[in-house]
Amino acid sequence: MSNLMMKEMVANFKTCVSNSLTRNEDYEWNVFKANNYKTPDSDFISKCFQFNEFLNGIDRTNSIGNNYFLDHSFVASYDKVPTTSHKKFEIAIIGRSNVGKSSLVSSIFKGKATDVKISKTPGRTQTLNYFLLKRLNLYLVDMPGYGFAKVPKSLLRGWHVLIRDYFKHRMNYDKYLITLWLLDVRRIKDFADAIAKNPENATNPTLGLKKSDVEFFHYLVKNEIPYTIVLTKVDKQNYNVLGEVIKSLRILLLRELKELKMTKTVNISPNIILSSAKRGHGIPEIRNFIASTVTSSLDLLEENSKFSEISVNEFEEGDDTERGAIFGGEEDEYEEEEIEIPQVIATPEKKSKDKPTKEEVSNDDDEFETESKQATPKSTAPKKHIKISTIQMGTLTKQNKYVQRTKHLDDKVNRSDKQYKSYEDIVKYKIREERRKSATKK
Ligand SMILES: Nc1nc2c(ncn2[C@@H]2O[C@H](COP(=O)(O)OP(=O)(O)OP(=O)(O)O)[C@@H](O)[C@H]2O)c(=O)[nH]1
Ligand SMILES: [Mg+2]
Repeated sequence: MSNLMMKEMVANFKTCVSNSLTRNEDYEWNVFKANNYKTPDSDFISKCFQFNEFLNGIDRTNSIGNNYFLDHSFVASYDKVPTTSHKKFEIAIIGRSNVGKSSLVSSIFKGKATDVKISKTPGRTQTLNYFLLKRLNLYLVDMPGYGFAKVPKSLLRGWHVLIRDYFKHRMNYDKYLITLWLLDVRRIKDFADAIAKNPENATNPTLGLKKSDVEFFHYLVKNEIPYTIVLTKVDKQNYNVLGEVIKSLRILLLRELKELKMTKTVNISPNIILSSAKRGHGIPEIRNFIASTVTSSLDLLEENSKFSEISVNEFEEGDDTERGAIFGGEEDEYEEEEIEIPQVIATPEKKSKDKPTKEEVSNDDDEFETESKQATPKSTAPKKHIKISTIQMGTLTKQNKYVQRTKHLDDKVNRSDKQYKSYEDIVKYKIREERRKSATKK
């Protein structure tokens, strides 16, 4: 079989192959570990998976994205936008105060993120906090929130200017900017409930997003800033409602776009990722999303290496004429709690073992023995690890090994005939299966 034909086969059957596999064991195991071996609500997790994958096509099986997040370091806090002489990617984490920005940042990082400050009082993050992710050579920026915060109005206004200046400045480098716009899932759920009560509520402008969110959304759209929506705190919802939540969110966005009477082509169907910093839902997907966006722009990354680090002394003053408008907002009606951020790990740390030993387990949680016996399905334990290139691919079952190999082929790393053969085998198998299916249909 020629290489070209093989490539086509890969393209045609990749989706087919991967769709037919059970793909959440790796993740579930890690959440399980991250929860100190307490049983996670696996139904909920798999529902989040389905949504995240369906909505964004993000591959959550492999741990490539996760492995890029091993090393982070705090760079600096800025109360004015630094004029960047670098051309690194920046991931801007933005949303209302208290929406869970810092918590998300903290859970995206692997390893203890003691330098990220989280609080149930809105207004905790007051500066642009830059973190460097060394392996991806990018900055993650935890921003102050807009909307309501328990601080003097003048301070809040200062943040709004800071946020606006940030985007204004970064837009010059828009191909290096990834904006994660965070929304509290409860807000969208409330809107979904209102629509369920009376469908006419869908067009009621007093229902839906808070004024500050609407204004920020308009700001994103008017300035053509690409964004990905991250719904936070999904642990606060029953998973049964998530489908309605996504639908209602789309209704909300369309409604606002109609309001804006945009003539330009705008993205009405942004990625929407469901997440919970408390439970670790959606975190591998966010990591994969960031990693794949950044690594697919290798030419940009190479260019990056020519630029120096951020200089702390260089600031750009904002344009005073644009400082009038701020993102206004009312107080949130939701109660917050202090959460423990689990470390969402993709690759089990004990690489040579299939299961944690008794000692490891009892160090973490005394209840493990009984809980795990009752509630951990056999399949959640990692069975085998293989090493591909320099990337530890994590837990592999017999089946999803093929997916990893497909990935391997796509990445054109260390191809060997043996792996080719295996992949060819599965492609052939799939063709046979398809034929068999269509024959039985007839
Ligand atoms: N249940 C739950 N609570 C969360 C989650 N993420 C954050 N919180 C809580 O929400 C509150 C606000 O979290 P932060 O991460 O400080 O929010 P922020 O958006 O950074 O807030 P500011 O810095 O004030 O703008 C805290 O009490 C967190 O414990 C989550 O996924 N689930
Ligand atoms: Mg914060």
